Order: sequence, then structure tokens, then C-alpha cells
Amino acid sequence: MRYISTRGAAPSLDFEAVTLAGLASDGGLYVPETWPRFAKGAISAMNGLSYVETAVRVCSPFVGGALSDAELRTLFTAAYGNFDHAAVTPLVQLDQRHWLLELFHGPTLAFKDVAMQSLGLLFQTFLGRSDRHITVIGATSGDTGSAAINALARRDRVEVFMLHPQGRVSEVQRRQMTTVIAPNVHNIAIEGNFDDAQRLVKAMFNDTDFASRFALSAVNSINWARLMLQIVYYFYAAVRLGAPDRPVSFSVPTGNFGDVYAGYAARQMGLPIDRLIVATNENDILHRALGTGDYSVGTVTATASPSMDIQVSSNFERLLFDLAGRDGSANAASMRGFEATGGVVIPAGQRAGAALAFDTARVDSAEMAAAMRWAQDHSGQHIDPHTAIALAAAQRSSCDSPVVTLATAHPAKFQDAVVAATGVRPELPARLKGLMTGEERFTVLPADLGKIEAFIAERARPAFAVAAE
Ligand SMILES: Cc1ncc(COP(=O)(O)O)c(C=O)c1O
Ligand SMILES: N[C@@H](CCOP(=O)(O)O)C(=O)O
Repeated sequence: MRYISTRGAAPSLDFEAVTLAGLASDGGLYVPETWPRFAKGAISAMNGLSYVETAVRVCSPFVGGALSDAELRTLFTAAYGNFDHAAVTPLVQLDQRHWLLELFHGPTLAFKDVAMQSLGLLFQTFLGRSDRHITVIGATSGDTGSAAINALARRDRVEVFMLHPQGRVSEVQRRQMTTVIAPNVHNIAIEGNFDDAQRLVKAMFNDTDFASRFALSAVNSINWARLMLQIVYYFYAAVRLGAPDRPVSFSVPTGNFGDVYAGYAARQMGLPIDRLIVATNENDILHRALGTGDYSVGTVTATASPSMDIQVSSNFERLLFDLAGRDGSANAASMRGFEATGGVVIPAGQRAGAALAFDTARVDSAEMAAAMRWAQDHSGQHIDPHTAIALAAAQRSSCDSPVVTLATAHPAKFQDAVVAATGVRPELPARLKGLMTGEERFTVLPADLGKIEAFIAERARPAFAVAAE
């Protein structure tokens, strides 16, 4: 399998190279050259498989010769061995039509662990083979950062610099990052919002001297491997609910468009997904873009679902590339226009293409709180604010198929919002005992590229240092 850039001008890469890369050198994102297709029989054959075996089947065509199925099996067994549920991503039925797919049974209590625990092992495997090291730079609205730090702390070939927006993540999220005192972990609280952090990360990748000097690599969903690893749970859930004979819909709380894009990828691979519901909070650019074509950046509004307080969603570019017929130069021109002016119009033809798979819903804070109460009163489930946004969207949907809401975080990560909506304070699981009292370490910096690069340059190992050792 080869990977090509959404902007058409970067060299194509194999799986190992794409895993270690961040942005493509032309500023685009890597996508598979073609979508592998699973025939009905191949999907039926996943019935009854464990999560690990499902992951081997789904990922194998993307990985190509980079790892054998036996190596993948060993890697996934290690990655998912420390999840606190035997099913890794269990399904919970809420009523006749609605299900929750619990993605928060990993070490940091959010769906990011599902990909990140494996990504950490992929880095270790590939870097060990060629005796290299990388500098991971990431932007987080809370969950990617904690999952990446958990997966990468104390790994000797990786230096991690994680940018979070100061004061705009929950206390549990912040502490999950800042209490990890490890020599290779550097937390930076930037004076700005998540979009500022993500813009700075992309600017560092686009600074080609800096990127090659420090062998920059990504853990955000700009990294293709992250998305590949998230496709797995769509197959795992749909097969358990009757796929390929019964179509299933998914409602996905959406910020950076990574999780729902993984669902789109599963659909492109032949999984019978009826509707993919893009559920946003008040930061509704994706709802507007897919509904009316108005893909224009507004002001980031701080909400009770902070991990979705995003305007510029990286992975939307991957969808637009497909909708525009995979024309890299046309897509590059359109994305440059968006970056320069803060808005483009999505043509009606492309919106019609998207509407074959996607519905959208904008859910405000009152509806989110009502969904939390409904889950509690109706089935005794406590859900986090992000999951509640998607559950509210699922309840609005008129599709005929069973609807699976992705439960992307444990409610204890967002205790204040859950208490405000339901009056109940969800307990942190025992494995996080001590989190709220541990020493914190982070550096506050302005959202200024020069200052952030200088901070990193003082602490990262230049790429050539290893070659010289
Ligand atoms: C808890 C939670 N839910 C939903 C999202 C949105 O996911 P995505 O950015 O992949 O759209 C995030 C952030 O990524 C998150 O942390
Ligand atoms: N909500 C995310 C934002 C980054 O998303 P990613 O999937 O691109 O890493 C977070 O929790 O940091």
C-alpha cells in the first residue's frame, strides 16, 4: 500500500514512512492511494473474532509488507492488554435502537488510547529497526495529549512536545499530561486556543529546515496510522450488531474530523454503514459546511465539551480531497484559499457526494445536558459531555438502522459538566488514584512560532546527533 498527499505534490510513501511522517511536504495529509475493499464474506468472517484479531484483519492491507500479521498480532496484544475491559471497546445497549460504543477503557480514559497505545509500539518498532529517533510535536484540546504522553513517556527514541490551550482543558485532562514527570515529556500551555496550537504544529512541519533538523513526527490525527487504528472499532461494533447483513449507523462527536473520517474509511472499505452523523457543539463549522456549503471559520467558543472546541478540522481536508475526485492540485488551491481567507464555499456537487454518507447535527449545551440526564434516567449510564452531544444527535436522527453513539471519554474526565447536568459526580477509576494531588510540570508560552521553536530547539535532539553516535 502506498500513501499519497491530498495536495498532490509530495512523494508517495509506504506504511513505515507515513507512520513516522507528519504533514506531507506539500502541506497536505497522507491518504491511502486506494481503499482496500472487504467482500461480504470477509466481513462475515469477522463475526466472533476478538478485538485483536479484528484489528489484524482490518489493518493488514494498510500495513502491507511493513509488518507481518504475526507481528501485528503481537503488537495489538500488547497494546490492548492494559485496557480494563476484555472486549476493549464494549457495546452497551441503551434502548431498542440506541447503543453506546465505549471507547474509554484505556489508560487515559478516552478513545485516543485505542490508537495511541498501538502507535507508540509502531514508533518503537520502526525506529528500532533503523536506529533513529524522532521529535513528536502535538496539539491537544486535552485527550490526544494525555493519551500520547501515556503511550510515549520514557521511550528512549522519542522526545514529546505537547501544546495545550492554557485554561481550556478540564483539570483531569491537564493533570493527566502535566503530572507525568519524564525526561522526554515537555508540556507547553500556550496562550491561545486549540486552533492556535494546531496552526503552530502545522507551521513547524511546514518549516522544512526545522522539521528535518529535529526529525519531526506527529501523533495527531494528521498521522494516517492514528486513523487506521480507529477504523477497527467501526468494524468490531458493526459486525457485533449484524453487519454485513444489517446496516448500522454511527453518531460521532466531532472536532478534528478524525474519528468520523475513520468511519467514512470503514464505509469505503465495504462496511455497510448507513449514516455517519457528524455531531458538533456550538463550534459548528462542519455542520455549516456540509449542510449549506459555508466552510468559514468563526470564533472558537469555550463549551462544556472542550475537546470539540475546534474550528479548523484537519481531517476535513481528507474528505474534501475524495469529494473533489482526488484532484490534488485543485484541492491544494482550495485549501490555500481557505488558509488565506478563513473560508471557502463547498460546491453543491461535493455536498451531495457527502450527503450519501453523512448527516450533521449542531447540539447546544441545553440539549447536551438533557441527553446526559436521559442516559442516566433511562438506563443508569453516566456519559461525558462529548458523548452526550453525539447521543442527542443520534436521538434526532430518523434513520431506520440501529444507531451506535461513540462514547469517546469517561465521564470522570469532565466531572464539573456531569455534576452540573445530572447532580452526580462520577468517580475517577482506581487506576488514576493520586492524579489530583501529583506534582505538575509545564511551561506557559505565547502562541508565537519563533518562541515555541526556540523552546523545542533547546531541548530536542537534532536528527544528525543519532547518526553521529
Ligand atoms: C472526548 C472527545 N470526543 C470527541 C472528540 C472529537 O474527535 P475528532 O477530533 O476525531 O473529531 C475529541 C477530540 O478529538 C475528544 O477528545
Ligand atoms: N480533541 C483532540 C484534538 C486533537 O485531535 P486529534 O485527533 O487530531 O489528535 C484532543 O483531545 O486533543
